Amino acid sequence: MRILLIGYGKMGHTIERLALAKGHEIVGALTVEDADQLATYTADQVDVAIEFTSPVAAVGNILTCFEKKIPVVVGTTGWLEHLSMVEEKCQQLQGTLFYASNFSVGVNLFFHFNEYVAQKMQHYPEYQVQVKEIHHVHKLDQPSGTAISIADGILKHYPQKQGWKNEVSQEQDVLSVVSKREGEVVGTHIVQYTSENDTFELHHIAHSREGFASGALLAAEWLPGRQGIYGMTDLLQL
Ligand SMILES: NC(=O)C1=CN([C@@H]2O[C@H](COP(=O)(O)OP(=O)(O)OC[C@H]3O[C@@H](n4cnc5c(N)ncnc54)[C@H](OP(=O)(O)O)[C@@H]3O)[C@@H](O)[C@H]2O)C=CC1
Ligand SMILES: O=C(O)C1=N[C@H](C(=O)O)C[C@H](O)C1
Repeated sequence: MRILLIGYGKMGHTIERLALAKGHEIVGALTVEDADQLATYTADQVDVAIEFTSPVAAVGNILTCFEKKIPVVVGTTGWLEHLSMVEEKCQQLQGTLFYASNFSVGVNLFFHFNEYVAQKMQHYPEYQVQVKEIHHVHKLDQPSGTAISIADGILKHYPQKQGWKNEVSQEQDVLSVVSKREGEVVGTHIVQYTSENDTFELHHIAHSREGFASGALLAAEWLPGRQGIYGMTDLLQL
């Protein structure tokens, strides 16, 4: 497959290494300096683009891919306030987008178990639920996209919670999502239930970026030929 990497940082480099090992071709790898090159690529040259850039760059890149009819896999987080506009544009331009806040298979299983546990725990108000995430100090967005997905999964099953806040909140109708930035931590997510008597946790620790990269590649191999917006529940058996 001919892959265009939009963003050639930590994730871009990891995806390139895994893609070459699987026999794919990298037709380009764009950074801030050559961002304007994206508009020069056509669907004849690229089977799929993989976008891991920054919260401010992602939406523009997605729209350019729609205009160019290049299917795009997006891992960049921190842009979801624009999702409804992107959905409209996707329909209008007959675009193709695959988005996941986290491409690792383990985290997507975690999302599933998180909802199962929340469904049970909402009946036990003596347990206080909290989401925690720890990432490297270079991360631009807070809370992580994965933590937002986890919080949304809990809120679906907790009618007594009205929303989440990125702080330790004492408000009973608020789900606390707490962020920490530490060294080079790849990505750790915790859902904690605490009562006076005990604590239990769901804990996911990414040991490297390879899990994210291999999931993004799976999505890239699956996406060409499709139209519309997809996510990991379309790809994995959960
Ligand atoms: N969904 C998932 O599974 C995962 C998501 N992420 C998310 O992916 C994003 C990127 O992460 P990461 O690779 O660690 O970040 P890095 O900062 O290491 O890399 C970002 C890259 O994007 C480039 N870039 C920025 N703006 C543009 C633009 N307009 N056009 C082309 N390239 C651009 C940067 O260029 P330059 O080198 O010139 O600065 C850099 O090469 C983040 O939002 C992160 O949260 C990360 C891991 C997993
Ligand atoms: O910025 C990162 O590094 C990561 N970002 C994603 C997120 O915001 O959830 C996924 C992963 O945790 C790594």
